[in-house]
Amino acid sequence: MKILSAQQIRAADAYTIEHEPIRSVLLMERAAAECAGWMVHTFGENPPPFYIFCGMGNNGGDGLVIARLLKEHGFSVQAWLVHHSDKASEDNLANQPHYPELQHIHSLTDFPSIDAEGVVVDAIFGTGLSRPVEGWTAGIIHKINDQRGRHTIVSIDMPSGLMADKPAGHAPCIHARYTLSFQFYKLAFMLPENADRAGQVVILEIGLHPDYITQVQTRFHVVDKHIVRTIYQPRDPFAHKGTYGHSLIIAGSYGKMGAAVLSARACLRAGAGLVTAHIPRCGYEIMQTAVPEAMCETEDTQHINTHFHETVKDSYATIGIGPGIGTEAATAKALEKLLSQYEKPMVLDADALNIISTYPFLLHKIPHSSILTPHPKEFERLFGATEDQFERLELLSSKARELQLYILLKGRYSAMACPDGAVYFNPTGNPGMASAGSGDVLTGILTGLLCQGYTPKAALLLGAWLHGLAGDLAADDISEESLIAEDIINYLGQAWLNVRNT
Ligand SMILES: NC(=O)C1=CN([C@@H]2O[C@H](COP(=O)(O)OP(=O)(O)OC[C@H]3O[C@@H](n4cnc5c(N)ncnc54)[C@H](O)[C@@H]3O)[C@@H](O)[C@H]2O)[C@@H](O)CC1
Ligand SMILES: [K+]
Repeated sequence: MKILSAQQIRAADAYTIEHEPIRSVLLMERAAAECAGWMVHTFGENPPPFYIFCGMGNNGGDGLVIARLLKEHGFSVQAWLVHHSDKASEDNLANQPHYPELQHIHSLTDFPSIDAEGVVVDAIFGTGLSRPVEGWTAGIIHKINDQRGRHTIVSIDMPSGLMADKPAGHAPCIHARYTLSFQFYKLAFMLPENADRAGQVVILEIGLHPDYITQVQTRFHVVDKHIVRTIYQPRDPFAHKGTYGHSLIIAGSYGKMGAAVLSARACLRAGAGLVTAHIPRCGYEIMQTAVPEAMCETEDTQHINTHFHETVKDSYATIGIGPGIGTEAATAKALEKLLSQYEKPMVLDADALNIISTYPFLLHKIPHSSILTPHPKEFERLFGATEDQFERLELLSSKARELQLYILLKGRYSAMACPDGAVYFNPTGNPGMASAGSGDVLTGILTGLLCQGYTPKAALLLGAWLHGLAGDLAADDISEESLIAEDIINYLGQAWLNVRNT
């Protein structure tokens, strides 16, 4: 799914109005009807009172229509117009007479006391917000936020105060429980700094014109079922274990053999034909017992220090390196040697990235189209700190282009930057996965997908999706709290079935 900028969203609205064709006031009616429908579905059993705050633009217009529709549905509704500017938009103005009980807020002192516990609908600003909210309107936003302990806050299209594709910093902003966003995710929702502002994002289809959506060019995308289904390749009925490649997992050190076990097992469960685990001697029995399907190569020491042989380049379809290897000087030398021998796309994670941040010249030795999977701290060590998360996204994208690598920056919505400048966000996954070893599992999955012939881009998008989905399926069964990395592997099979049957 494409992520459109605020300007492209306006163009999509205008294109729809002209080519469907539909009057803009009716497009507003359609968008608001989707919101009201969601509210009836979500709160309809025993509906609480609704308090709807409308701005002067079209977001406020949506709020006015929602107020009318919920009232017609028999809900208890009160609505206020927040006069943050002198002029209302045309469609806002057109809807005001249809809601005669509308109350007015001209200053902070007009803020009403809302007694009974209910739902606060925030329809003050949407994608039209062009600068941070100031003055008494900012005060209204703070007052609404003060209610969030007692009321459920639902934002329409955007939490008011957030700008679709600009940093909001510490500007006043609604902290919503739900954001009902029209047709597209907004870039701002993808950034961790806004996670507690947008809350749970629900995308509502409002029938914007498909021709516009098909032809519009965007750099940012959210991975969805359609993308994943297009990537998925069914197995060949005549396959043998050689068909799906042989991968090398280089992982583990004394005290960190779990990382190697998790990566090797995930690599197998992702579908690799053969897996060899290259590990220190101390992990031999552990690996052979925990993952009997994997072959083992061992080091004599308690960490990786082999000077990989030339043959490595012909022996393996791909390599995953990093989990638990530590950052010993000898391990760094081994990595350098490996990077100068191996020429195909590979996966680098964890300590492999930490070594590279100590020896940055190694960045330029990584085979093109390889996949790097840093978490935010590793990313900062590799590429430096940034002022805000929009700037970090730009840095991520420019590094992927410059180095011709795929870089996955881990987060709630992991950002995956491609060598052509595109950035994809992965929506699957949950906070239960923020625990030891889940990154090692991701390394194994990505290596397993590369190994069986998926292109690096396909492996990245599908791998991140499967990893998060397996975590979601596991959390549904055993809770986010008790989820451990091994569960992600155990539910990978169900995630595969889900992708196949979509
Ligand atoms: N255009 C369309 O056809 C549709 C638009 N829709 C709604 O329209 C919204 C966009 O509407 P608008 O473009 O009218 O913009 P908004 O309603 O988001 O807000 C713009 C209003 O706020 C003012 N404003 C901007 N920044 C401000 C600031 N910092 N402080 C005080 N005032 C400020 C503007 O002058 C204008 O009055 C979407 O988010 C969505 O909710 C939906 O109804 C779907 C259809
Ligand atoms: K809003």
